[in-house]
Amino acid sequence: MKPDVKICGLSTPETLEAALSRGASHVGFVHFAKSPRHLDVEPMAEMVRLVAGRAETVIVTVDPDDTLIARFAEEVRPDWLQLHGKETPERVGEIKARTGLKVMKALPVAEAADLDAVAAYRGVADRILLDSKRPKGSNLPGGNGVSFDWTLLGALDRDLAYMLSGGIDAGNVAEALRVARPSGIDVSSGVESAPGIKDVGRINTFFDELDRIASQKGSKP
Ligand SMILES: O=C(O)c1ccccc1N[C@@H]1O[C@H](COP(=O)(O)O)[C@@H](O)[C@H]1O
Repeated sequence: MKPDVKICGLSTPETLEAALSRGASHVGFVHFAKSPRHLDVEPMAEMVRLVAGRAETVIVTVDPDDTLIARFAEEVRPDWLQLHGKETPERVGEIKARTGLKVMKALPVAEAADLDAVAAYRGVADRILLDSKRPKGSNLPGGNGVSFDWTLLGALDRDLAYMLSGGIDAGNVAEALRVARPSGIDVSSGVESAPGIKDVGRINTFFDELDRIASQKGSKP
């Protein structure tokens, strides 16, 4: 089945349009002050308006308080909140109940034991996103452009429909899909020319590679 493709950390109408025109299923906007991709609530609402239903919209946020989640729900009205902090399963359930929005919970993975956390969030979060752990020295919990050992994911229940992120780009997406078999992939740094600067050329190259992978699959008997 064709994987979902989320292009995350978009901040300009031009790059948003590139992602949408190439068929991104999800587009993401980051609200985290330390991020080079940070968007405040109002510009984020404008980006969501520009999407106009052509893809699912996702706000990426880190340990948001109730005031912030209310602003997201009322002023931005995305389809999803992506929680990239230390939100517990209880907090995920509470945020879902308060906003009525779908929630994608990001879990950091570096070793097999990190996958134990999946069980607690499965059935609470609408989707689980498996991402790399924050590298030493980084002040970002995501968007660091580093990948992890995807072979670890072979231990997951094959029925778990998760998104994979962390350092995916046009050069390794075929390998990511082959090894990890996620139901969706999430890309940010891999389509940038510099941290926080999305690049239309790289977005196109990434989707060209996905088209190439799909055509190879289609040609197999
Ligand atoms: O992109 C950010 O700056 C960011 C900040 C805070 C939390 C998450 C963030 N990004 C998310 O991290 C993953 C992986 O990104 P990458 O492809 O390795 O750059 C993705 O979901 C981003 O949206």
